Amino acid sequence: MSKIIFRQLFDAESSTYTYLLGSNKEAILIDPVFEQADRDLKLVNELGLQLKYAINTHCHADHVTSTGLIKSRLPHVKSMIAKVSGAKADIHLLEGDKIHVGDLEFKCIATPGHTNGCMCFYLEKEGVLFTGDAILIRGCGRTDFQQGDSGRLYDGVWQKIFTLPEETIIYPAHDYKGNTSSTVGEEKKLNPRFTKSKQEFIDFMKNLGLAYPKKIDVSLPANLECGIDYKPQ
Ligand SMILES: N[C@@H](CCC(=O)N[C@@H](CSS)C(=O)NCC(=O)O)C(=O)O
Ligand SMILES: [Fe+2]
Repeated sequence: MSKIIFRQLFDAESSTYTYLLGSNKEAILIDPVFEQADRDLKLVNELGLQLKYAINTHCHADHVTSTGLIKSRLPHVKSMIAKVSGAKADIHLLEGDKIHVGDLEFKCIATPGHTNGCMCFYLEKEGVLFTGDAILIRGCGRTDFQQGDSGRLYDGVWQKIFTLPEETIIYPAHDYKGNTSSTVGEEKKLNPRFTKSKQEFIDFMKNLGLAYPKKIDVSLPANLECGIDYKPQ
Protein backbone atom coordinates (compact mmCIF):
# COMPACT_ATOMS: atom_id res chain seq x y z
CA MET A 1 0.00 0.00 0.00
CA SER A 2 1.46 3.34 -1.02
CA LYS A 3 1.37 6.40 1.20
CA ILE A 4 -2.01 8.14 1.27
CA ILE A 5 -2.12 11.90 0.84
CA PHE A 6 -5.04 13.66 2.49
CA ARG A 7 -5.85 17.36 2.70
CA GLN A 8 -8.95 19.05 4.07
CA LEU A 9 -9.28 22.44 2.36
CA PHE A 10 -11.72 25.19 3.32
CA ASP A 11 -13.61 27.84 1.36
CA ALA A 12 -14.49 30.54 3.88
CA GLU A 13 -17.19 32.19 1.77
CA SER A 14 -19.39 29.09 1.54
CA SER A 15 -17.90 27.21 4.53
CA THR A 16 -17.28 24.30 2.17
CA TYR A 17 -14.71 21.59 2.74
CA THR A 18 -12.96 20.26 -0.34
CA TYR A 19 -10.98 17.07 0.09
CA LEU A 20 -7.87 16.13 -1.86
CA LEU A 21 -6.85 12.49 -1.69
CA GLY A 22 -3.84 10.99 -3.41
CA SER A 23 -2.36 7.55 -3.71
CA ASN A 24 0.23 6.12 -6.08
CA LYS A 25 0.55 9.49 -7.85
CA GLU A 26 -3.20 9.62 -8.62
CA ALA A 27 -5.59 12.11 -7.04
CA ILE A 28 -9.25 12.93 -6.56
CA LEU A 29 -10.90 16.17 -5.46
CA ILE A 30 -14.19 15.88 -3.59
CA ASP A 31 -16.52 18.92 -3.69
CA PRO A 32 -14.13 21.43 -5.25
CA VAL A 33 -15.27 25.09 -5.22
CA PHE A 34 -15.05 27.32 -8.31
CA GLU A 35 -13.22 30.21 -6.60
CA GLN A 36 -10.62 27.80 -5.15
CA ALA A 37 -9.61 26.04 -8.37
CA ASP A 38 -6.19 27.74 -8.53
CA ARG A 39 -5.43 26.79 -4.93
CA ASP A 40 -6.49 23.19 -5.44
CA LEU A 41 -4.71 22.60 -8.74
CA LYS A 42 -1.53 24.24 -7.42
CA LEU A 43 -1.54 21.84 -4.48
CA VAL A 44 -2.15 18.81 -6.71
CA ASN A 45 0.82 19.90 -8.79
CA GLU A 46 3.08 20.62 -5.81
CA LEU A 47 2.39 17.17 -4.41
CA GLY A 48 3.37 15.55 -7.72
CA LEU A 49 -0.10 14.10 -8.25
CA GLN A 50 -2.05 13.48 -11.43
CA LEU A 51 -5.68 14.52 -10.92
CA LYS A 52 -7.94 11.69 -12.12
CA TYR A 53 -11.38 12.65 -10.84
CA ALA A 54 -13.29 15.73 -9.65
CA ILE A 55 -16.40 14.57 -7.87
CA ASN A 56 -19.40 16.14 -6.14
CA THR A 57 -21.34 14.61 -3.26
CA HIS A 58 -24.44 16.37 -4.65
CA CYS A 59 -25.60 19.24 -6.85
CA HIS A 60 -24.65 22.10 -4.54
CA ALA A 61 -27.01 25.02 -3.94
CA ASP A 62 -24.66 27.42 -2.19
CA HIS A 63 -21.56 27.52 -4.42
CA VAL A 64 -20.52 26.67 -7.96
CA THR A 65 -18.43 23.55 -8.40
CA SER A 66 -15.03 23.89 -10.07
CA THR A 67 -15.32 20.58 -11.90
CA GLY A 68 -16.10 22.30 -15.21
CA LEU A 69 -13.26 24.79 -14.80
CA ILE A 70 -10.83 22.01 -13.82
CA LYS A 71 -11.81 20.00 -16.89
CA SER A 72 -11.23 23.01 -19.13
CA ARG A 73 -7.69 23.21 -17.74
CA LEU A 74 -7.02 19.48 -17.43
CA PRO A 75 -9.10 17.72 -20.10
CA HIS A 76 -8.13 14.21 -18.93
CA VAL A 77 -9.92 14.75 -15.59
CA LYS A 78 -13.28 13.00 -15.32
CA SER A 79 -16.14 14.59 -13.38
CA MET A 80 -18.54 12.42 -11.38
CA ILE A 81 -21.84 12.86 -9.57
CA ALA A 82 -24.81 10.63 -8.70
CA LYS A 83 -26.99 9.84 -11.71
CA VAL A 84 -30.17 10.75 -9.82
CA SER A 85 -28.86 14.28 -9.24
CA GLY A 86 -29.76 15.06 -12.86
CA ALA A 87 -26.50 17.00 -13.20
CA LYS A 88 -24.13 16.56 -16.12
CA ALA A 89 -20.86 14.70 -15.56
CA ASP A 90 -18.52 12.37 -17.41
CA ILE A 91 -19.42 9.52 -15.07
CA HIS A 92 -22.77 9.06 -13.37
CA LEU A 93 -22.62 7.13 -10.13
CA LEU A 94 -24.99 4.53 -8.75
CA GLU A 95 -25.29 2.99 -5.31
CA GLY A 96 -22.51 0.44 -4.78
CA ASP A 97 -20.22 1.79 -7.53
CA LYS A 98 -16.51 1.75 -6.71
CA ILE A 99 -14.08 4.56 -7.54
CA HIS A 100 -10.38 3.69 -7.72
CA VAL A 101 -7.63 6.24 -7.19
CA GLY A 102 -4.20 4.66 -6.80
CA ASP A 103 -4.66 2.08 -4.02
CA LEU A 104 -7.78 3.81 -2.69
CA GLU A 105 -11.23 2.34 -3.24
CA PHE A 106 -14.24 4.56 -2.58
CA LYS A 107 -17.62 2.88 -2.27
CA CYS A 108 -20.65 4.97 -3.30
CA ILE A 109 -23.45 5.03 -0.75
CA ALA A 110 -26.64 6.81 -1.82
CA THR A 111 -28.09 8.92 1.02
CA PRO A 112 -30.91 10.99 -0.51
CA GLY A 113 -32.86 13.45 1.60
CA HIS A 114 -30.87 16.71 1.61
CA THR A 115 -31.19 16.41 -2.18
CA ASN A 116 -32.44 13.39 -4.09
CA GLY A 117 -28.95 12.80 -5.53
CA CYS A 118 -26.77 12.89 -2.41
CA MET A 119 -23.99 10.34 -2.19
CA CYS A 120 -21.45 9.50 0.48
CA PHE A 121 -18.04 8.11 -0.45
CA TYR A 122 -16.68 5.42 1.84
CA LEU A 123 -13.08 4.32 2.19
CA GLU A 124 -13.84 1.07 3.97
CA LYS A 125 -10.26 -0.09 4.49
CA GLU A 126 -9.18 3.27 5.90
CA GLY A 127 -12.41 3.76 7.90
CA VAL A 128 -13.24 7.17 6.43
CA LEU A 129 -16.57 8.50 5.13
CA PHE A 130 -17.16 11.66 3.11
CA THR A 131 -20.76 12.55 3.90
CA GLY A 132 -21.47 15.64 1.80
CA ASP A 133 -24.45 17.35 3.47
CA ALA A 134 -26.20 14.14 4.58
CA ILE A 135 -24.57 14.47 7.99
CA LEU A 136 -22.86 17.64 9.11
CA ILE A 137 -21.06 17.63 12.45
CA ARG A 138 -23.88 17.70 15.04
CA GLY A 139 -26.24 18.65 12.22
CA CYS A 140 -27.39 17.71 8.73
CA GLY A 141 -28.25 19.20 5.39
CA ARG A 142 -31.52 21.10 5.11
CA THR A 143 -34.39 19.40 3.30
CA ASP A 144 -36.50 22.31 2.05
CA PHE A 145 -35.48 22.34 -1.65
CA GLN A 146 -33.98 20.14 -4.41
CA GLN A 147 -36.45 17.29 -3.71
CA GLY A 148 -35.41 17.35 -0.07
CA ASP A 149 -37.11 14.75 2.09
CA SER A 150 -36.48 14.60 5.84
CA GLY A 151 -37.91 11.09 6.28
CA ARG A 152 -35.64 9.69 3.55
CA LEU A 153 -32.63 11.45 5.04
CA TYR A 154 -33.34 10.10 8.51
CA ASP A 155 -33.83 6.53 7.27
CA GLY A 156 -30.75 6.63 5.03
CA VAL A 157 -28.52 7.93 7.79
CA TRP A 158 -29.71 5.36 10.32
CA GLN A 159 -29.65 2.44 7.86
CA LYS A 160 -26.52 3.19 5.86
CA ILE A 161 -24.26 5.42 7.94
CA PHE A 162 -24.98 4.61 11.56
CA THR A 163 -24.53 0.90 10.74
CA LEU A 164 -20.87 1.50 9.78
CA PRO A 165 -18.16 0.88 12.41
CA GLU A 166 -18.40 3.47 15.22
CA GLU A 167 -14.78 4.57 14.74
CA THR A 168 -15.38 5.52 11.08
CA ILE A 169 -14.21 9.10 10.62
CA ILE A 170 -16.76 11.48 9.11
CA TYR A 171 -15.71 14.36 6.89
CA PRO A 172 -18.66 16.61 5.89
CA ALA A 173 -18.99 19.05 2.99
CA HIS A 174 -19.61 22.03 5.28
CA ASP A 175 -19.09 23.27 8.74
CA TYR A 176 -20.27 26.63 10.05
CA LYS A 177 -18.71 26.44 13.52
CA GLY A 178 -15.09 25.42 13.00
CA ASN A 179 -15.49 21.65 13.43
CA THR A 180 -13.37 19.55 11.10
CA SER A 181 -14.33 15.91 11.57
CA SER A 182 -16.39 13.54 13.66
CA THR A 183 -17.03 9.81 13.88
CA VAL A 184 -20.03 7.59 13.30
CA GLY A 185 -20.11 6.72 17.02
CA GLU A 186 -19.98 10.36 18.04
CA GLU A 187 -22.79 11.46 15.71
CA LYS A 188 -24.97 8.50 16.59
CA LYS A 189 -24.76 9.51 20.23
CA LEU A 190 -24.50 13.29 20.05
CA ASN A 191 -26.08 14.58 16.83
CA PRO A 192 -29.03 16.61 18.17
CA ARG A 193 -31.06 15.98 15.01
CA PHE A 194 -30.55 12.26 14.39
CA THR A 195 -30.97 11.34 18.05
CA LYS A 196 -34.60 12.48 17.73
CA SER A 197 -37.36 10.07 16.72
CA LYS A 198 -38.13 10.09 13.00
CA GLN A 199 -41.30 12.15 13.48
CA GLU A 200 -39.53 14.64 15.77
CA PHE A 201 -36.77 14.95 13.15
CA ILE A 202 -39.30 15.60 10.37
CA ASP A 203 -41.06 18.28 12.45
CA PHE A 204 -37.74 19.86 13.42
CA MET A 205 -36.56 20.05 9.79
CA LYS A 206 -39.89 21.55 8.72
CA ASN A 207 -39.33 24.41 11.13
CA LEU A 208 -35.61 25.00 10.54
CA GLY A 209 -36.35 28.50 9.23
CA LEU A 210 -33.09 29.00 7.32
CA ALA A 211 -32.85 31.68 4.63
CA TYR A 212 -32.14 30.25 1.18
CA PRO A 213 -28.44 30.15 0.27
CA LYS A 214 -27.43 33.52 -1.16
CA LYS A 215 -26.08 32.02 -4.40
CA ILE A 216 -28.79 29.42 -5.01
CA ASP A 217 -30.12 31.02 -8.21
CA VAL A 218 -26.66 31.01 -9.77
CA SER A 219 -25.31 27.78 -8.26
CA LEU A 220 -28.08 25.36 -9.11
CA PRO A 221 -28.25 26.00 -12.87
CA ALA A 222 -24.44 26.16 -13.10
CA ASN A 223 -23.99 22.92 -11.15
CA LEU A 224 -26.58 21.08 -13.22
CA GLU A 225 -24.14 21.74 -16.09
CA CYS A 226 -21.19 20.60 -13.92
CA GLY A 227 -19.97 24.21 -13.81
CA ILE A 228 -19.03 24.07 -17.51
CA ASP A 229 -19.06 27.53 -19.14
CA TYR A 230 -19.84 29.21 -15.81
CA LYS A 231 -18.64 32.80 -15.87
CA PRO A 232 -18.78 34.70 -12.57
CA GLN A 233 -20.51 38.10 -12.83
N1 LIG B 1 -25.88 30.80 4.59
C1 LIG B 1 -25.41 29.95 3.53
C2 LIG B 1 -26.27 28.72 3.36
C3 LIG B 1 -26.36 27.88 4.58
C4 LIG B 1 -27.09 26.58 4.24
O1 LIG B 1 -28.25 26.60 3.90
N2 LIG B 1 -26.35 25.47 4.27
C5 LIG B 1 -26.86 24.21 3.81
C6 LIG B 1 -25.75 23.42 3.21
S1 LIG B 1 -25.28 24.10 1.68
S2 LIG B 1 -26.75 23.36 0.54
C7 LIG B 1 -27.50 23.41 4.90
O2 LIG B 1 -28.05 22.37 4.61
N3 LIG B 1 -27.44 23.85 6.16
C8 LIG B 1 -28.03 23.13 7.22
C9 LIG B 1 -27.88 23.83 8.52
O3 LIG B 1 -28.50 23.37 9.49
O4 LIG B 1 -27.15 24.84 8.58
C10 LIG B 1 -25.41 30.68 2.21
O5 LIG B 1 -26.08 31.71 2.07
O6 LIG B 1 -24.76 30.16 1.29
FE1 LIG C 1 -25.96 21.03 -0.09
